[in-house]
Amino acid sequence: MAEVTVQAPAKINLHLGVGPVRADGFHPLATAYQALSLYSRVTATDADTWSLTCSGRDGVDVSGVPLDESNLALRAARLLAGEEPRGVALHLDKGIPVAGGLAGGSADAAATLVACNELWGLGHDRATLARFAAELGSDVPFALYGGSATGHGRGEIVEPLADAGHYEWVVLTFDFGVSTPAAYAEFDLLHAGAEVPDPVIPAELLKALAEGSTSGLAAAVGNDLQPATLRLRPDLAEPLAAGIAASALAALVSGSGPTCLFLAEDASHADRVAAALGRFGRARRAHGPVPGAVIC
Ligand SMILES: C[C@@](CO)(OP(=O)(O)O)[C@H](O)COP(=O)(O)OP(=O)(O)OC[C@H]1O[C@@H](n2ccc(N)nc2=O)[C@H](O)[C@@H]1O
Ligand SMILES: Nc1ncnc2c1ncn2[C@@H]1O[C@H](COP(=O)(O)OP(=O)(O)O)[C@@H](O)[C@H]1O
Repeated sequence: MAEVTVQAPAKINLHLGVGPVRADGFHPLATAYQALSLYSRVTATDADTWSLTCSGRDGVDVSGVPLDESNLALRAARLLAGEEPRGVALHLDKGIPVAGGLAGGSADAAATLVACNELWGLGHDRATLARFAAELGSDVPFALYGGSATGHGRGEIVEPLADAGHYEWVVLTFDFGVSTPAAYAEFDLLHAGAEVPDPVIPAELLKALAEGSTSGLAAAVGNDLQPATLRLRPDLAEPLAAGIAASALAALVSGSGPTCLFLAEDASHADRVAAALGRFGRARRAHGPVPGAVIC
């Protein structure tokens, strides 16, 4: 096969429980992930050398995406190639806002693993690809699986979750990013000298997903990193409050932020909430859960 295109979804953390920093600098997580209908598409084309290009669609600004060897997609392809003398031309078409706490780089990496596995006829199964994914970043494995899932360890230990629901979200993005390490460092500062309990996923959240209950989910979402992100970006408090004032069922920061998430009853309710938020940034509608990385 000379060319393979794979799409991988954005992730949100329905609940992000964060524990005390480990000796390796990572934080133990107990999180419930959900894949949303914003996608990165990666096209891998047979080539003798290595190259990378990138575009954005649906208003995604890709000027902050590195095109050198630090790019997670290129790193994913090189990791999969190992010592073999291979090459590939990668094109990333990003529909996931960059540096927003939506794991767009992780989606690029997961899509690249699936695309190169196919292009090169390697025949790795998903569990093997997930081991490569975990080497690339804590939330890369989830982008392979998609759906709704738990994440433990530093986020890389992923178990699919029963989810009977279909949820409509408003995803509010901004023209600034928040660095993930900076948000975790702020979390450490906020908890300096205090005992940080081991993180757990609330039982109510798992019950709400199993029942497909939107109101149950609204009552159970949460993000232990949110106070840290709000210290870095106090201006996020206003759109979060505005979403609730505009009747969103729940409002929270996505992962390390700055993207804010608003849960709606249905698509038309989501449209109304989105209309009230447009003055703060770009409000997109998305739904979840959706599948992980798939060949297009
Ligand atoms: C916060 C979360 C929540 O899902 O997502 P984003 O908001 O970035 O999308 C993730 O934990 C982000 O995962 P990811 O972006 O893959 O992080 P990595 O590349 O593995 O790590 C980047 C840095 O984040 C910090 N880090 C990451 C994961 C973790 N469990 N503890 C940490 O302290 C470390 O400082 C690490 O050096
Ligand atoms: N494919 C990629 N490879 C490497 N870095 C990327 C890639 N896409 C985005 N980035 C960079 O990684 C950082 C995190 O971006 P991203 O993964 O989109 O968000 P987040 O970690 O907040 O969920 C940003 O600095 C961004 O420029």
